[in-house]
Amino acid sequence: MNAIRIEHIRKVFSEHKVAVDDISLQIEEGQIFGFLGPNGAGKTTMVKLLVGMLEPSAGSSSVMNIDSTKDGVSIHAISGVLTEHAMMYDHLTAMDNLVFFGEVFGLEKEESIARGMKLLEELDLLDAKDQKLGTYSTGMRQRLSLARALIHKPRVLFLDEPTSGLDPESALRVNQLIMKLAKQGVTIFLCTHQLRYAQEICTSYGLIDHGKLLASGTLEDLRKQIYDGYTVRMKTSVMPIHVDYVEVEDGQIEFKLDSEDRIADIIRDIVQRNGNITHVSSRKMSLEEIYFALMKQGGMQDES
Ligand SMILES: Nc1ncnc2c1ncn2[C@@H]1O[C@H](COP(=O)(O)OP(=O)(O)OP(=O)(O)O)[C@@H](O)[C@H]1O
Repeated sequence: MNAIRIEHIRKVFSEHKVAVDDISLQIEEGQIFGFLGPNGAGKTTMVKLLVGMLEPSAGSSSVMNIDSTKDGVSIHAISGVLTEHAMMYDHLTAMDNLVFFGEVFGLEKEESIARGMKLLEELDLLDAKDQKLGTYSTGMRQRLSLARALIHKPRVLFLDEPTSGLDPESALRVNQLIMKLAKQGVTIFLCTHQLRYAQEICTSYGLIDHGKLLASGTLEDLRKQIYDGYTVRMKTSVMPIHVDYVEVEDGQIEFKLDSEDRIADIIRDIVQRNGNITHVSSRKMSLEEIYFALMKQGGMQDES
């Protein structure tokens, strides 16, 4: 089932400011969907449209089959939203904050405490549960914001840079929790600029720039749009023939091949010509490379 459906949605703030420009997307339940794009691309605007905080100028969207514009209260009840500026109370303890927000979502106090304990444990905040939020470090506060967003067991979670500012250990805990939630069927809509991070954790992607969706799908789908072959890196004393190589750092060369099968022939040929090979590796295009290629294509289309 599709957890999120977006149909030709558009958001125009003023004559010259089209923040979201005719985007259509479907995201299946249990996906970790990485919504990627530079500053000002339209990511936050899209989240606000989905959770009913903004009215679209055209088109429509739904979350778990609930129309974003018609039933904001129901959307709110099944969604967790983690933004940079999550609202919480500094004078309350971490647990009291969670209980307060649990009650906002209609949870009994005991239920909020039980659920809060579990989330605080998963996010390594149990020892600080009775500490006032005002004494929390930035990283602790960010993890508590995630616990707050999860207190009512949302079916869809909207996250904005969930690990920025976290130390590696805390980031790992957050990522483990995100992946566990997705396995349980929670759909994660994750906005980020961190492409290596996105490639580690996301199962599908949407790339947005200037309000336009440049591409969407799995990493394999995106590769097919740009280049689905291999980039081979080699350090050799004799250069290969019949391949277009470029010199890269550390005296190495790089070239592209449609199939890995050709690598053995190339090595054989170099060895027969008395070449000495000290390094060979091959890889497919990374999300980062695809992203920059798509951004470049999008930019060229804008110029023409
Ligand atoms: N309320 C508003 N009124 C006018 N323009 C707005 C409003 N909200 C957003 N914008 C503009 O819409 C565009 C998209 O903004 P948005 O916040 O959605 O981008 P973003 O991709 O989330 O960026 P970032 O990565 O920096 O958070 C920007 O040019 C922004 O200035």
